[in-house]
Amino acid sequence: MDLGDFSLDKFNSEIPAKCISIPQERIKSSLDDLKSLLLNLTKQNCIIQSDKPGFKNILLAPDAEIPSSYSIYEVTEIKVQKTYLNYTYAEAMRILLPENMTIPTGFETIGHIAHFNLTHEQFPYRYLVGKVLINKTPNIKTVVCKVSKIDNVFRTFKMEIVAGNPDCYTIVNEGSCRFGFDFQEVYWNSKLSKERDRVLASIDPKDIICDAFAGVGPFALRAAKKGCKVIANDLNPSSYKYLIQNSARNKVKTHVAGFNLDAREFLKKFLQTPRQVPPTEDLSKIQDFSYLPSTFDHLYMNLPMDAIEFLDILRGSFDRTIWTKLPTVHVYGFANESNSGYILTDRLLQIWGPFDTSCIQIIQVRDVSPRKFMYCLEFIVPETIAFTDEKHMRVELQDFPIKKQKLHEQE
Ligand SMILES: C[S@@+](CC[C@H](N)C(=O)[O-])C[C@H]1O[C@@H](n2cnc3c(N)ncnc32)[C@H](O)[C@@H]1O
Repeated sequence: MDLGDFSLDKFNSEIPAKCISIPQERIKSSLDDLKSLLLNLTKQNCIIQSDKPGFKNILLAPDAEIPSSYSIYEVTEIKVQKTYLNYTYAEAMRILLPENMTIPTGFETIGHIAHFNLTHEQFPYRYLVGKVLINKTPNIKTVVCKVSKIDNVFRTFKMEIVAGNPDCYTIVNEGSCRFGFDFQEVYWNSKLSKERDRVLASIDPKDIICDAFAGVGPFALRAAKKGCKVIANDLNPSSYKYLIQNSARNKVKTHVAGFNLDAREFLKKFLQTPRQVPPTEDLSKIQDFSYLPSTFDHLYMNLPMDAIEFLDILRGSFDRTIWTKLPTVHVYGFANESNSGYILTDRLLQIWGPFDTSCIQIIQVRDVSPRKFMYCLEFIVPETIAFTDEKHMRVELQDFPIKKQKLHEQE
């Protein structure tokens, strides 16, 4: 086993143990009964062969107090060879890393890939971390480390493959869908799956969904799987490619129209293009906005960095004769403190001008870091904003100087 500069010798030791001989058919229940007394090895390694036919040995800690119900079985004191194979990932790392260093354990799993975000102090040990994790975790085949912050429009980051198979094309299960994508090319965050569950629970299978920042489709395609018709868009050509592939993979192709546009252009075209009647049934065939359904029920906008900035496009863009029911918006944003989602509402007031903000529900989704929180603002587009023919309510955008607040730091 290759551990780079580190020798496996340091893992080899002889440790004392009690060895109890148990009939083979009782091994499983005995392992449960004696769980707290087992020798400090993996459970599997605590069972060894016995010379006695029909028996197996269970290894217990040298000071184990064997319960009286087990006094009928033979117990001997032995020495056991402990090797690298008997160590867990954390135990092995404790031996390999400097004494005071925190063992990197908080990795994210994306299919067969483990993604570490190591501290400056841990970073020089990344190859070692990767090799040991692959040795010890059967489903992990590739280990990557983040080497730059998320600093581009596609919300991807530079990563180094530190161990294992260099192929970063992976498959992730979420809900009843499977998503395939190259983790180096697109955004993916499994930590948002619960949030997607929450929003999906609020939508009806008959609803039409518009996902303006769809990525490879975790929300859009799960909605399609529920029976919804979905219009999904992403600016990243790779995300768009996997979105289309994944709609076929999940057998929801006819329910999904995909676009590869800037969200502003996408929303503008959706809202302004006159429609052919009737709209095309098989959405996968649609490349022209004029064949799309003319309204949607939910607008999902998961680009917390600045999705709110795209909402100006909604102001005065709805045709009253078409939109008999205005859509619910689910828009994400970051703020610097806990319970500070109202900052995002303030920003919307700057963008739209005065409107009754009591329609907005603010949900704190998760803490991204100690000083960065993700929020979801949910509301039905107010009539006074949607329809510009409400002249008495209408306030020109330029009347409200837009001052873009620094709502968050870079990830
Ligand atoms: C935070 S990710 C969310 C993706 C997806 N909803 C998910 O949860 O996995 C934001 C997505 O918005 C896309 N994006 C960024 N700027 C965009 C823009 N101006 N128009 C459309 N999509 C954009 C990125 O490529 C990325 O896939």
